[in-house]
Amino acid sequence: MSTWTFLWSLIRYRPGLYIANLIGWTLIHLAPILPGLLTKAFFDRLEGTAAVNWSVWSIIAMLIGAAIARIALIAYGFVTDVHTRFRMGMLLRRNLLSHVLREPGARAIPVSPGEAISYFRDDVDQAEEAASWSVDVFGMLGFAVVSCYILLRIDAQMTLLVFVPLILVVTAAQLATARLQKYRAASREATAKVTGAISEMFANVQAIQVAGAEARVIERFSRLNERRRRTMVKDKVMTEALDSVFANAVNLGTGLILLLAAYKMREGSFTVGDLSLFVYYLTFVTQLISNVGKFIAYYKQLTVSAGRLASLLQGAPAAKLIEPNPLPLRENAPVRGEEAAEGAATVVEPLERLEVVGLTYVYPETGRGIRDVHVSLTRGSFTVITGMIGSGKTTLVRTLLGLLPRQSGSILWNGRPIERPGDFFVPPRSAYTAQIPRLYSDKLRDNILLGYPASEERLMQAVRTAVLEEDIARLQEGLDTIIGPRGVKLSGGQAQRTAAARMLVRDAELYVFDDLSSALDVETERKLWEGLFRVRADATCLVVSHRKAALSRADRIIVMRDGSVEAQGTAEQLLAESESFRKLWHGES
Ligand SMILES: Nc1ncnc2c1ncn2[C@@H]1O[C@H](COP(=O)(O)OP(=O)(O)OP(=O)(O)O)[C@@H](O)[C@H]1O
Repeated sequence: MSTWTFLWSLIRYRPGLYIANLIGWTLIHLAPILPGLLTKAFFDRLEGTAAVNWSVWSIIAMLIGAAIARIALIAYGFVTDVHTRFRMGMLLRRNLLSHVLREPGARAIPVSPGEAISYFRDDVDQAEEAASWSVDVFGMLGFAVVSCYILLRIDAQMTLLVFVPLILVVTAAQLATARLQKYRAASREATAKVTGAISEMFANVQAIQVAGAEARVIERFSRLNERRRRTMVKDKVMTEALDSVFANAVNLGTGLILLLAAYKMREGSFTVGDLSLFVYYLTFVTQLISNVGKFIAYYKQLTVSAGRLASLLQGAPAAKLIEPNPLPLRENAPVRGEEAAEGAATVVEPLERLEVVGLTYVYPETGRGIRDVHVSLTRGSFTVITGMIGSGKTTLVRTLLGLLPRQSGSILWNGRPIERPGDFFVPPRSAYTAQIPRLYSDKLRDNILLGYPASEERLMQAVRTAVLEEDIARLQEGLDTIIGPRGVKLSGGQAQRTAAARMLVRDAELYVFDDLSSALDVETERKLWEGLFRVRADATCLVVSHRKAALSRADRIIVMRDGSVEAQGTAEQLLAESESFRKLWHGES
């Protein structure tokens, strides 16, 4: 999509508001013409050469009136500008967010969260800025045409002698801003690297210390800072130089006008009023050139920003970004037909049988993943997925739950195919504990509930089943303990059991645990499975594990190897039939 189409679609999103804004800013830019003419009339009146017969006081009153009118116009312009640009920005953010929320959870954004935030914030701002500046162009050009006409009529020679060199100087300076953009981008990037390094250092103090890597980390940090210093100096020197050209252009222009005017006034062909008009318009003409330049720069930056925003869509058409949609996400989520039936998890058809047929997902980056996997679970069964490291266990679970976009195969819930597993496999149909728990800097209680309206009794039951009760008793504030950023105040096992409690507090037909045992001792894991079966006798469980505590309890074990199912059966059958399984089983002991 071209930058122009992108900008035009943004403009057309709220045409009424845009036109109101356009009218406001055109009038604001045209408004200085009037005080210029009044100032001329004032001095001409004092000199006695005025063409009109207004008194000095009435001219002063008109000047005050013009100033008040311009203030009122500017106030109006800011209101319309804020309304227009924020709506455009919110449309972009809304469409982006809506797309990200509909992407499979494990691949929702193609960049780091920090970068995604900067796209949402800075690139959307850039688009707003370009759209907002587009309204100024008309008013500024209008002012240029009218003021040139007036000045040319007063004194064509002087107009050309003053304004042509001025326009050339300012335009040349403006062209240099292309270089400024380059330096600005480089300095921003260098700053982002320094900030990133600081946040990495703070997050990994322990890892740096145990690896004895302080000196190297500091040396790398110094290098990043040195690069930042160099790019910043270039950026600042360029910015200051250009600013001084713009500031001095007005002074130079005034000097030129004074020199020429003195000569012409002696001849009697130029009045004091003419002089005041030339000086008055000079400032606006200089501003105008630099503002048109600014708009061109914003327009160029918009090309980059639109490209970055489109990259967040991961291949979906860029037109999605500017699709006209009502701004609130919740009320207008596209829920239709089959999607609505699948997505609305209020009426749950009890799980009798879950089938996975020919499921395939291969990571484009590595060519690894799962291929043609067939699995079947029945109500109340306990199925364990096992296999060597990297054999595809997590990928299978994530593709089944719609956290990764399957490339082929189908998933059937009681024989009915599920089109959008990401929307379907949510509580109360299914609940999931990921291999690496995601916790927040909040109370332990809130980390478990995540806003779910469970009773205290239900919460305590989930805590007990997740074998977290004793740990909570040892915490000073119990369930109300704040667990620090990413749950740093908890041990690995506590964090995993907190995630398990988060899952268990929710009603679900299907519970999916991804390698819960990696941070649990054998005894705690045994207690967890026992507790789960005590409170949820008919729960269907799909568990990734290579622990005997899980394997010996399994109704069916699925052995994965290189992304495919190598063998399936009970522990007894597999011990007799599968060499890989025997290795896994004995490997543990
Ligand atoms: N985000 C990713 N991008 C690219 N390749 C990946 C990604 N995640 C996993 N893989 C690859 O896919 C394969 C299967 O990984 P997966 O995490 O499913 O294995 P696993 O059996 O769950 O391993 P583990 O026991 O270590 O958790 C591995 O070879 C891995 O290198």
